[in-house]
Amino acid sequence: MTTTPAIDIDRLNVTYGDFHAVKDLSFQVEQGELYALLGTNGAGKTSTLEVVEGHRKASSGTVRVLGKSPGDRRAVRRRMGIMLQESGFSPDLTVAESVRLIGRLSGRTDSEQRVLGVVDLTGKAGTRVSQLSGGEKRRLDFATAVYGRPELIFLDEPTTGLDIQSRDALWDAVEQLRHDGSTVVLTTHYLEEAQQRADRIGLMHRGTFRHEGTVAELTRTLPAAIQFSLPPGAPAPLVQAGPGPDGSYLIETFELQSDLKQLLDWAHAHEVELLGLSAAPTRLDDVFRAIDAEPVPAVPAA
Ligand SMILES: Nc1ncnc2c1ncn2[C@@H]1O[C@H](COP(=O)(O)OP(=O)(O)OP(=O)(O)O)[C@@H](O)[C@H]1O
Repeated sequence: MTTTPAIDIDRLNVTYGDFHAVKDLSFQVEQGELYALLGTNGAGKTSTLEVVEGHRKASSGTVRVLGKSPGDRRAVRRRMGIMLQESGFSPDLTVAESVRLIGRLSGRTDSEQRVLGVVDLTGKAGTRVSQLSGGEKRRLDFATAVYGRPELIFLDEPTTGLDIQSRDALWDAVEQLRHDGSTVVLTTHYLEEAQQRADRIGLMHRGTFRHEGTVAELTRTLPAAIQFSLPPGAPAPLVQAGPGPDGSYLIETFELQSDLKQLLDWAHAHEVELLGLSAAPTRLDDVFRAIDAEPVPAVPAA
């Protein structure tokens, strides 16, 4: 039996005047997934998510959210929890009043005490929003995603400004929501969080996907690196590259484990100490840097 995807996007285009911000973008987020929509600045993530969340009309293309049109607000709004970069709660409201407001606006039901507990603001229930610290405000923003355990949750830069304890607590709460069946769409510039948490990643650049897949699939697009130096008088190792200007060797490889073993076997057989040896698997940061290094396409002459 096939299930309806939580999000189904087919050839989405978003234009602002004659600027093409999102270009023929197609992807699906399956129910229960944690999908990270990542990208360079100005890639079109926000524009895409605004359409999915029902805040913006697509210029063309088809978008289905929980099997419905995102414009069908009555059908989908109640089922989505959206944590924006800033929720804009009124500074004069207390934390408890703000949480009640989330309930009224979302149409979902929940226990105020439970939500305050999950976002660790029980002790601040009577405090005005204007008197919260930056991290506490962010935790209150998170209440919009937690309240009523929505089926589909959008987290936009959720951990910005949070200390390590609050970040861990937020991710524990997200895991609990996923355990209860929620689908999560994450945007973040903290790549290590996406690397750690996401089932799949869509990596946008200039309005379209450069890569889509699991972390392993994305990092497999680039070689891993082994680096070392040799003591004076050591024999030349059996590697493709010679020493660089600083005398160290760099091996770029798609076969990290077997090439590392070969190098260690060689060093052992020749009783050579590999100085400053490091073997680093490819990280998402490297995939991002490779995209940013791409040349800017030439603009055709008018
Ligand atoms: N209302 C608008 N009018 C004109 N151009 C816009 C508008 N909103 C966004 N853009 C442009 O569209 C492009 C995509 O913007 P968008 O905010 O979707 O990118 P993003 O991937 O979310 O970027 P960031 O990571 O920097 O937040 C950018 O070049 C931006 O300047």
